[in-house]
Amino acid sequence: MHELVLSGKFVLNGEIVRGSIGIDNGIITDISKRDIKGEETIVFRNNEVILPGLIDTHVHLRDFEQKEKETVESGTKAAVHGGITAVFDMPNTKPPIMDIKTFKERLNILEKHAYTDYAAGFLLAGNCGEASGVRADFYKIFMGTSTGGIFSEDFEIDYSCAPGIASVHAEDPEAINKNPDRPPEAEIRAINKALNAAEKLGKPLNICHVSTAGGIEAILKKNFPWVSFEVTPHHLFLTKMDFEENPLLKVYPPLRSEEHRKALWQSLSKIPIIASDHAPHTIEDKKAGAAGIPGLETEVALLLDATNRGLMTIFDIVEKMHDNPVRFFGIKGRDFSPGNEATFTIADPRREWTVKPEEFYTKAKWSPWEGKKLKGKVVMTVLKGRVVMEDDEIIGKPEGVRLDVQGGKY
Ligand SMILES: NC(=O)N[C@@H](CC(=O)O)C(=O)O
Ligand SMILES: [Zn+2]
Ligand SMILES: [Zn+2]
Repeated sequence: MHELVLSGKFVLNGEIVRGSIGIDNGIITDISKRDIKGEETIVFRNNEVILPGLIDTHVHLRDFEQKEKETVESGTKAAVHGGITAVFDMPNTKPPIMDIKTFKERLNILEKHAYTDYAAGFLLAGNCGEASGVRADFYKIFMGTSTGGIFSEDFEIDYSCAPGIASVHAEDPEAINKNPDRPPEAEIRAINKALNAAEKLGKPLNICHVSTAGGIEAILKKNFPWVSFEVTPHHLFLTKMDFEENPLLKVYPPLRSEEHRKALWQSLSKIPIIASDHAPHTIEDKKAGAAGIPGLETEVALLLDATNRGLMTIFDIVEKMHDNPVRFFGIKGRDFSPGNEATFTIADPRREWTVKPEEFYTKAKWSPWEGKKLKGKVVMTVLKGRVVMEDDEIIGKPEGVRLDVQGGKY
């Protein structure tokens, strides 16, 4: 008799099967197409599909001196509300996480306040000595400035000294200085520079928020197994016309033309990771020109909505927000198989709802999709056998733990 059984449809080896998942002490102990007995059984009878716990590899939780923008608590509550079970905590905080003392302080806050599991980031910008003194889960490098204004004077030195996987913001500083609108060339130049360094160094590299046709083409042409990349929902679903209508949609890299947006969709099958780049700011800061868009509480729903429009499948969501992050970053214990953590995102691809930012948990209570009707919603989030979110209610405690990120297999 298992402690808990989830009964319903779930994705297994690329197909949707109906069955039961047996859970004991937060661990998957049985996956069966038959009914199995549990002290407690949660039955999903309708359109719900149980997905392996989705992971967002690019999230800005702010906190520290920017609690008005977001805190680890508010941001990870937003994450579980949106069906995200683990976040990669970006280090361009205030103060930035680029020394051993600040990194340790960050781990304390995450340990105390995170409702999701988390990977801890470290900011690399000419501080290789400090970086060698921490074992972060990933190392963030800004080739050009973004929020926080810190960037790498020498990308190749920082990338070469990263003690683990480097995630890079690829916009070229000279191109930005020449044209602060950050045209596609600023990204494409930076991506080519990053790829040349990757070819030379052969070290794992994740290229963040790729937004241009040329950027994706350059990466796919090199096709290095040790290079992965992310695309965000805002670059998949919005264009610079949306920004022209709504200045709040200022983001780095900027929203692009319809031609670039279409190019991302044409390469969808080759996009390894979809990540939100959840970048919360107060409305005042946004009005003062801060760049960044909140995305934790809309990203999975937007993708589910897209499955209803034949743009992608629910298997794409699992592949780009679970399988590939687990494989590329080498996250242990998150596979959907017995012996691994019982962490799940339960989605209802048919649930219709309207985006109401006032109901969000993020402090950034605004959204590009405000008022939009979406078909598809996350209805429950389970972390290690515990229901942490159900029907928009956060019912868990901040029991997230640090992911076991060991660097992946390429
Ligand atoms: N994307 C953004 O426009 N802003 C991000 C930083 C970043 O990811 O570049 C932020 O931290 O606000
Ligand atoms: Zn960035
Ligand atoms: Zn970011």
